[in-house]
Amino acid sequence: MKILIIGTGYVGTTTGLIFCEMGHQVTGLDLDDRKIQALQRGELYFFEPGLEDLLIKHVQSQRISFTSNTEMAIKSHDVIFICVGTPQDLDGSADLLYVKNVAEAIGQYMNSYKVIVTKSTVPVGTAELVTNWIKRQQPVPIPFDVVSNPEFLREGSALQDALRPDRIIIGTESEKARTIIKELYQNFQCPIVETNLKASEMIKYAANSFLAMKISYINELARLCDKLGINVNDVSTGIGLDHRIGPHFLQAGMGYGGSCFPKDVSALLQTARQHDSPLSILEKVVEVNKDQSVYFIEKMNRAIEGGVKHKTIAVLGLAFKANTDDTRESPSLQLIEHLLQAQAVIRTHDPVVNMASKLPQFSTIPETVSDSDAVIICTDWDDYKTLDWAALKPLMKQPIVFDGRNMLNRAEMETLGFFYHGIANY
Ligand SMILES: NC(=O)C1=CN([C@@H]2O[C@H](COP(=O)(O)OP(=O)(O)OC[C@H]3O[C@@H](n4cnc5c(N)ncnc54)[C@H](O)[C@@H]3O)[C@@H](O)[C@H]2O)C=CC1
Ligand SMILES: O=C(O)[C@H]1O[C@H](OP(=O)(O)OP(=O)(O)OC[C@H]2O[C@@H](n3ccc(=O)[nH]c3=O)[C@H](O)[C@@H]2O)[C@H](O)[C@@H](O)[C@@H]1O
Repeated sequence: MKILIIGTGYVGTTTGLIFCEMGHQVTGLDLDDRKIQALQRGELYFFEPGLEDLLIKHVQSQRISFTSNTEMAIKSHDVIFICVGTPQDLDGSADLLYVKNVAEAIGQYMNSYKVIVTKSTVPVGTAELVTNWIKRQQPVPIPFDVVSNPEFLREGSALQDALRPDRIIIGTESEKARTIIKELYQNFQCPIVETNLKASEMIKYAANSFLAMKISYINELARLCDKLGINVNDVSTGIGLDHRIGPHFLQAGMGYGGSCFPKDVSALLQTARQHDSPLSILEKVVEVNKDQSVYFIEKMNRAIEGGVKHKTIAVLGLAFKANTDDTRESPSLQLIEHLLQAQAVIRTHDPVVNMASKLPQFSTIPETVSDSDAVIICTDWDDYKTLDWAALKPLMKQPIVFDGRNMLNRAEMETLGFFYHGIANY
């Protein structure tokens, strides 16, 4: 089947390449010509492990091609996946401008029956809006169907997540469109949940919000464990082995970040408010997440004599988590903001992200930690698990390490003479 993917970001590019793997012919459309040219050369313009190899393979075999010609692309494909961004609007809801632009372009240029699939994360009721936006632009009525097919991949493991999803959600009111989309996914080995449009749209927000809730729960519990001298990692293991709870998303840390959890929780809360049906648990999830960096700064102020003011702090990690170059809503950047407000001096490092134009950034870890009063690990990059701390210690002004990801072994660090502060990591 010939598939058009509109929006070639993390989701669009991954989705397109996965469909190539399943034997389909794919075109990627984006407004950004530089992205299109790079992808057409087989160059991934963002960092995502394993994806570039697949891109090269399918560009060479001509199973995938890229274009910025919207009209041609829409006219020549019958199945269209919308994968554009849905960032947070000023009031906390999802900004649907990019989705609206795409829907209007589809309405304007479509010349035959199309199945329009929304893969972008969009609030309940968006399918209806998309339908109206398309209809309003059609010069003459041409039939089409809308499907909601949310994406659950994670950055950093996008390929594996998209190749082997836990489930596929297909929400539509049209049996014809359902059959077409089910056929696209026929080689996937996972349950397919068939729903109507609104339930499908809700499933995506409910899933992300539930995972965010797990993280805020363990983070708040970690604060209590810290006071009681309990290792929160043991608690995560102990409760996670209960299959009703599950081991995932119970890693205490600096709070969740990224381009999705913060904006999606916020958008669901907006939907709840609009319908006068508050989600009070989620309100708390957001509050706990915001407080986590404050809790961390307070920890630092207590542990460093005289507090962080005028102290040099080496920050290891800028990405919102390991294996991505994405810094959107990164807990690391939030912490840096707090530190700068408190007049600390910052030195930063990240193996992939380059922010040297905005922050003092060093390419090696020894350079970064030199003359620092404390080091703080903010991103769970593997590189930071295996550092030679014995060699780094003489470079530092004070041997103080804050471990925002509970990656290090307290006993080993203390044996080396460090003052170690994790998140209830005993
Ligand atoms: N990043 C992630 O891990 C995941 C994201 N999502 C959702 O998927 C959607 C896309 O997310 P990302 O891939 O991260 O976004 P992104 O921001 O990386 O990419 C979006 C792309 O759409 C393009 N675009 C915007 N308007 C366009 C138009 N009119 N025509 C053609 N191209 C256009 C942009 O140039 C950009 O390249 C969002 O709704 C997000 O919430 C869902 C699951 C995972
Ligand atoms: O809708 C989306 O865009 C995606 O959002 C998340 O994926 P992602 O944001 O890429 O990354 P996660 O691995 O979920 O991590 C999100 C944040 O939570 C933090 N986290 C995660 C797990 C954990 O146990 N503790 C914890 O603090 C991470 O460090 C990171 O800051 C979801 O996991 C995906 O299923 C979803 O498709």
